[in-house]
Amino acid sequence: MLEIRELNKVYRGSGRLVEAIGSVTFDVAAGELVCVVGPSGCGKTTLLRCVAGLLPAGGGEVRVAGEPVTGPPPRMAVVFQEYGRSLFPWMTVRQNVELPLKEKRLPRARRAELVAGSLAAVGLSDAADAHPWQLSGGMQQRVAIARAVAYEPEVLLMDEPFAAVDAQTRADLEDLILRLWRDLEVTALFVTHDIDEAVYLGQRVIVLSSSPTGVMADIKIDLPRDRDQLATRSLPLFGELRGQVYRWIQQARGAR
Ligand SMILES: Nc1ncnc2c1ncn2[C@@H]1O[C@H](COP(=O)(O)OP(=O)(O)OP(=O)(O)O)[C@@H](O)[C@H]1O
Repeated sequence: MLEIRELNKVYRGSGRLVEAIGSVTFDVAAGELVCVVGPSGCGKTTLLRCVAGLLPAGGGEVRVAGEPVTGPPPRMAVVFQEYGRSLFPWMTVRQNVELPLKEKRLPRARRAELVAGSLAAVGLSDAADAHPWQLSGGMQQRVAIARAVAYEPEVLLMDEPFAAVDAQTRADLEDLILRLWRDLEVTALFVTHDIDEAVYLGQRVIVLSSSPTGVMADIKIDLPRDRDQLATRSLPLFGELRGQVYRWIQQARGAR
């Protein structure tokens, strides 16, 4: 579903060149959930923005369902870290979730159905008429997730979506993502700096190196498909995998 081939990205500004991505190549199969980790500043956000068609690639190619990405691909949704900035404060929760559906020109009845379904899926049916600023951070991020889900994406990209919420909310949101991913059979690329989160969510974890940014390791997460915050995290294999990812990240940092 996602093909990233020798992707390169250089930022140019004020006479300075920053090579954010050297050369990154990997695939994500349809229906897979792949997590990307790597040292701070190694280009994870840049990679996601290139895949989302929000930034032009400098070199190489990104394909979604076989089509080269030249702008935001249809049937792709993105959830960013900064939920505070991704929701419109003057719109209600319902209006925020409905906005992309209006842009998709869906009929009113279908929009209402999708909005109600996605708000129910994230447990926010009662908050439909509230404004984002009346909600907690975790609830606002659930609105952002509902908006992505209502859009019925084939591909869901997430950039450190839980970095700004407390630990308990984070665990709840991780389980929400796993449930939605299974129910919707969506292909997901999830960027995080949290090793445990990457192992808990992913079917594969890709470790990026920095300077130059490339794929340092591509680790298969052979944990049972049904995950549980307590049971999965207590498995000896979970500990082994997080150790493995940790060592690769240390190596990636050393490669600077
Ligand atoms: N708009 C920009 N102009 C110039 N350089 C940029 C720009 N955006 C990012 N960079 C640089 O590109 C590199 C990669 O940044 P990016 O935000 O993609 O990394 P990251 O892995 O997501 O970082 P973090 O883990 O800290 O969120 C960094 O050196 C950063 O300073």
